Amino acid sequence: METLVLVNLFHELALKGENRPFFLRKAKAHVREALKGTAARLEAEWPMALLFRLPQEAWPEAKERLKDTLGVEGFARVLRTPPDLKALEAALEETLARERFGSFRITAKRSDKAFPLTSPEIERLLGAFVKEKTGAKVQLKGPEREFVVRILPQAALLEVERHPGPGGLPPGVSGKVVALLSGGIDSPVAAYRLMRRGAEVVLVHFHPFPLLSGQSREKAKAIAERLARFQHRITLHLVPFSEVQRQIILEAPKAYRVVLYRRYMLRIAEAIAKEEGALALATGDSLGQVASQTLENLHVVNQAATLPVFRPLIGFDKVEIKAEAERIGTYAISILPDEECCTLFAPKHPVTRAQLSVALETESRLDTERLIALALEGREVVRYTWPGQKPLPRPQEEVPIMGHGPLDG
Ligand SMILES: Nc1ncnc2c1ncn2[C@@H]1O[C@H](COP(=O)(O)OP(=O)(O)OP(=O)(O)O)[C@@H](O)[C@H]1O
Repeated sequence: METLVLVNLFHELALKGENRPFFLRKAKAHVREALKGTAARLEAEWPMALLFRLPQEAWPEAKERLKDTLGVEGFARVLRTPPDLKALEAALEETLARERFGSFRITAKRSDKAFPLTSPEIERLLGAFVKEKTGAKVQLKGPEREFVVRILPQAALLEVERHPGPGGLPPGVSGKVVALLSGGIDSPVAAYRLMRRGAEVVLVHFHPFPLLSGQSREKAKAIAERLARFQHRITLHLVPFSEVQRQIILEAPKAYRVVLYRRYMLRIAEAIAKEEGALALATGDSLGQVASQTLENLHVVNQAATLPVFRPLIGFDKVEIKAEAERIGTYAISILPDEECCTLFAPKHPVTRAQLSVALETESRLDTERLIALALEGREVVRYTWPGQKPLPRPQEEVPIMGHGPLDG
């Protein structure tokens, strides 16, 4: 048995003016790649949608993947019938046998303007049919069940199981950004937010090994592997930070340690950004969340970078960030215990109104260039690709390809 899956692209992709073909091509390639190994075959294609055919047993896996595929507005398992009402009623009846609901609506979308009935007429007729078969009431706003019917030139599609996608833009259409990845909850969400806007994200993690254990490196790797799901290929730079910390601990006023750590992190990340051809940096800061994230401290930290520093979570609170981390699957990894470089040597009373002059005066006693070079030399670079699963079996029989007519949203 086979399943047909209709994938609708994110509405914003339709608004890209002259770049529209480029954005759509990228989004479609990303969807196709996400389904690699599920034996999915492209059956038909429209400007804003793709129709795939896949073996029924591959549907649960395909569903999980499409839920995480950037650029996808939503997707549905669909039944294909000839484009007439009787055939649609038969398909509906088959679906109704497996369902119970108290209210419903039919939404008809007609891209074949030659079809003899208008969308409201189709909705009324099919609505009456479902009402008679189930006794459920029609409810246009907030029904328990919505049936979407699409009338195409040579076929009709009935959506039987619809799921939202993450929306967003496909990876790489907005250029490259280097994101600073700690072992915490926030920075993976910040990286994801940028991916969702089409940035190709390169990750950089600073670890205290060999001064402390390598736990934070393992966490960063696990998070990177999870984030690869959204971007399909991701690079993680694991940078030794203990020598920088040692020098800062020796030279800086205690209260300034964390601000100075952050300034060096930005400098090293910026050197990596130059290598990678990235035009911005990103962190998981949220204004006022902890002492190092006061406006004054962020200001002093920022002065160490020449590239723009994006902070996509600046206006988010912890509850919102945690919810998103759970949704993207990084939360469970982030809460594992580790020995994070900054917390262990952090002072009890960090400065909350840092002054740039103090930071600069301390740094004048440090060999910044050497520290950066040392960190870069000692780094390990890991790459993850996704999906990496073993291919699922291919379907046996061939089904003819549908016509390529327009498909209206
Ligand atoms: N060891 C590290 N490696 C890379 N980036 C780091 C590291 N520590 C902190 N950062 C960056 O600095 C930001 C602020 O870190 P901080 O620990 O102050 O805040 P946080 O709110 O706990 O963030 P997170 O939950 O991401 O750790 C992080 O979001 C991250 O982008």
